[in-house]
Amino acid sequence: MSSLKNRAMAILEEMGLENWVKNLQVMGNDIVLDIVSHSPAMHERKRLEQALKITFSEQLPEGNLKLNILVESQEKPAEIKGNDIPGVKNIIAISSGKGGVGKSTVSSNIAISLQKMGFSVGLLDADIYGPSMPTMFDVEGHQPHSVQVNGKSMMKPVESYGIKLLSIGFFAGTDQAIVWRGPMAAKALNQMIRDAHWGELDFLVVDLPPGTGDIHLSIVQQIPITGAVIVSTPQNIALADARKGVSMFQMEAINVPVLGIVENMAYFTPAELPNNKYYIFGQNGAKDLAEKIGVPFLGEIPLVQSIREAADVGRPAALQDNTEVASTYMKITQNIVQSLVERNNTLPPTEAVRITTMAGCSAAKK
Ligand SMILES: Nc1ncnc2c1ncn2[C@@H]1O[C@H](COP(=O)(O)OP(=O)(O)OP(=O)(O)O)[C@@H](O)[C@H]1O
Repeated sequence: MSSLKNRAMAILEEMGLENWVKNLQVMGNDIVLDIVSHSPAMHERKRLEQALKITFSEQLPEGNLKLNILVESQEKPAEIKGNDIPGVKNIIAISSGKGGVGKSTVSSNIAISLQKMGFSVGLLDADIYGPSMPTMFDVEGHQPHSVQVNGKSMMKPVESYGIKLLSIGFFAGTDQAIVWRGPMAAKALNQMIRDAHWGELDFLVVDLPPGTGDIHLSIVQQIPITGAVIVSTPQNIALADARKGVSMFQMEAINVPVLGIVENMAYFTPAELPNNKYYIFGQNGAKDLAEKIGVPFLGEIPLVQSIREAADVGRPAALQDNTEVASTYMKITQNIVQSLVERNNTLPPTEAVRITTMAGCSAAKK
């Protein structure tokens, strides 16, 4: 190191700035110094510049200081995300801004479609306002048993149609209005996630409560979500809330990839007029929103009586074989998997290939 450089460094050390130096070069008499300002405020940068110029001209008058003050990029707020759940590979959260748009129906049918593709699937009903999975999976009144795992007592999810299920409804009753505050709900959910013996799961589908308030934030922060799906009807009032839902996941402190938007109740076709489509809640609303805000459009589900009936009798419509409804859910689920693989940059390439192959999607672009 040239002596000029040594002396320059000694000055910086004396000033307590050595850790902020990004680059120090001496060329002839030129001392090139790139230094980071700890504050982006202009007056702070000016103060640092002045202090350096005065000190260098006094202590190193033969040197010609060429100063470049860098502003440290604002530190991102720390992402608040729960720890991984051992054995659970991917967690897909299904959310809607507005209530009653069919989020739980979509969740149950996506879980079934994933299972039909050959994946091992769990479904967590986190809808604290109206847990509907016990009804939709015909397991009302069931209670998870306790199992011993490595000397610890854990909840064993209830199984129905090959899906492992846990619902707040198993503990509080489905007909009971549950008015929980955020921290309480988040704590109960956390227990259902952490104290449950889910075993090995390719996918855990989480049916979130509708909305984007504090309660949702605390829930979303508890669960290490891989990607989020937003369900909306094409109606303006639902779309405005769906947009808020997308923004919630894209917040810096949450930062969960939005896998896309599903349009539910897109249109109605009466059985006696199979070629007619009636756009009861408006046309293409969710599709247009997806395009506008740059998130994938995952597909549309029409308003079909058998979907409602299937949900009510506890046998999700996607379980039917060779029906248009089942293939609609299958196509949407494939699009979700494809989007997940494309957006999840922490997914190892082998896993990306495995899940796209199993889902029957086109090859993973990884
Ligand atoms: N595509 C569809 N065709 C016909 N009925 C549907 C469809 N999707 C959902 N439904 C029915 O609409 C009602 C509301 O659906 P669901 O409970 O899934 O909505 P949600 O958004 O989860 O509601 P919540 O706000 O209570 O969580 C249910 O009766 C359901 O069976």
